[in-house]
Amino acid sequence: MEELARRFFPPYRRYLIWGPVTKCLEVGFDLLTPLVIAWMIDSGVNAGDTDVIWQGVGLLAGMAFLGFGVTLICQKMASLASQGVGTDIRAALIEKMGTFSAAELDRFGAPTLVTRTTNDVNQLQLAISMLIRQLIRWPALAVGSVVCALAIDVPLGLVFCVCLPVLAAVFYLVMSRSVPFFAGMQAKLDAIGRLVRETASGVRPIRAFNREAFQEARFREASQEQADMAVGAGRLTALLSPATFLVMNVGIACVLWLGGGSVTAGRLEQGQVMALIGYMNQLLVSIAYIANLVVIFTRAAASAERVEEVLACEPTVTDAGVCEQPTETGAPVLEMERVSFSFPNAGRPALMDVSLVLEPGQSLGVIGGTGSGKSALASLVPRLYDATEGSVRVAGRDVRDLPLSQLRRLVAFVPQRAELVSGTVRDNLRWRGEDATDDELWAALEAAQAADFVRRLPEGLDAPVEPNGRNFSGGQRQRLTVARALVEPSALVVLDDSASALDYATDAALRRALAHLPGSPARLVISQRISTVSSCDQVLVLDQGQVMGLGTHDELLAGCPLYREIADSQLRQEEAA
Ligand SMILES: Nc1ncnc2c1ncn2[C@@H]1O[C@H](COP(=O)(O)OP(=O)(O)OP(=O)(O)O)[C@@H](O)[C@H]1O
Repeated sequence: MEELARRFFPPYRRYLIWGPVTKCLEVGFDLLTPLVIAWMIDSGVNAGDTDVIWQGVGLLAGMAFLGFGVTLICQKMASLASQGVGTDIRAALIEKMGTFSAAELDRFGAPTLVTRTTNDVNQLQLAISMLIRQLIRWPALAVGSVVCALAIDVPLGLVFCVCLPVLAAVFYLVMSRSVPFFAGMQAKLDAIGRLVRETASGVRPIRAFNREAFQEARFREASQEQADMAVGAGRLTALLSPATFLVMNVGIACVLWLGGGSVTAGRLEQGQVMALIGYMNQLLVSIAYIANLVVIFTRAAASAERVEEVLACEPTVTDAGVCEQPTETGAPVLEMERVSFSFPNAGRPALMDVSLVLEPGQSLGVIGGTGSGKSALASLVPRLYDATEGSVRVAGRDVRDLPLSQLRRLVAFVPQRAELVSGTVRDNLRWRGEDATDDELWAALEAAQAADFVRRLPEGLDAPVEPNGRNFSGGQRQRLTVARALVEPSALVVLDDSASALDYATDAALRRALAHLPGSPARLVISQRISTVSSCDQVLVLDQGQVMGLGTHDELLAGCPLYREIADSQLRQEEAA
């Protein structure tokens, strides 16, 4: 919490100071009210002096009016500070997430990042607003009530002095036991978010496999766990209200009993006893609000911890800076030397001791069964992850020594999952080159075999793309993501199974186009199809993260049993088809 305050409060310091100050004025008016009423009763009503009554009415109206004014000012300051800090925290979270490598994204997971950016920041905004509007008001009103009661009559004021610590003890007991529930509730919300996301994005397979009941049961279980936590916390905090009212009502009874005796003895006026009852009520209301504040701040503390965890997370892939590094002309475009890699928290390595060399303009196919490490290998090139051991070099430089912006210009990467963002086709294509002309976009679409279907769209390049590109077929999405990578020239194009949804003829046309790209970039082509990799200058065969063969198609057919096995089985499938 302190870390967030130190970082995000300074621009809003004036609201955070002047807001509570204006609130203090309001508290002053609240504390004066019972005294004015006591004066009106004792010196006006009981003495039959109507002037005093009218003066009292005027005073009360004036204080109410001024109180209204300062409340409005304080409210405005609270809104400006809480919304401002919340917006700044969200911007910082988004900026931080932008620096995360795939390892950090794996570690947190998307649903919790969404909950932290939305729900947790909302909790913090509420706490800041309460900090300004209520944190001073209610404790000041509680203490002020005790002081005013003591000023009226010391023995009766002592009843207030007993009530306060008893109430504080009740709060401490209840809140110290409910805090763990609030932290748990946020974690359970993450789990619900994850399930909603899975269900929403996987609605088709869920229906196709009749898994609705299973998904529903999981969702019900997660909701029940969250509800149990909330009920546990609610059960404890629900004790607060009756317990405080019990203490306060005993206090009021004592004031009436002792006060009645004092009035009869002529030591106190009736109006003073009424003022004391008024202060007891103010103390009660203050304590009830303080209880609410404790709940809000406890939740906010749990949220602050979750937000701070994201902001404090240092990305494992660090940028080498902004200064472009000279690359070696004539050096291999890609060189891996004894590379091993393990995903964070994974049991066994995804790649073991992989070495390869890809010369400029050449192509390297990578083939292997599912889970053999092909995507892991591809993701090391643009540094989505860093190799655990060994070195990855692009254009003669270790990838860790190249600024990320330079590396990602040298390497055009097409990930396995064809993901588009909402906007237009043009917006999606311009990721590598913001200023790319229409001619350049159409050239990239032609090479990616996507020009035909984009041309058929009524709006062409301005055709809308819905979130996740859901208004395009899987094959169309794949071709658009390939086109996106081809918009600006690069030294190396990495295609991670980017033709899996294409038919054989389109796949072949894509390969031919890639071989004739302007600038002749090298290609790292990952695929499960022999036909896709067989025409590459070299093919790397992976099995469970290990290199089983590296050579031309013919060399591997002759010398790599696994490659021959894959080739035979695919040939048989084609014949059977
Ligand atoms: N984010 C991750 N965290 C932990 N382990 C992972 C992660 N991604 C993949 N793995 C594991 O690493 C191994 C290699 O995965 P990889 O995705 O590289 O395989 P692949 O050859 O590309 O498979 P496919 O052809 O099915 O895409 C697999 O055993 C997989 O279970």
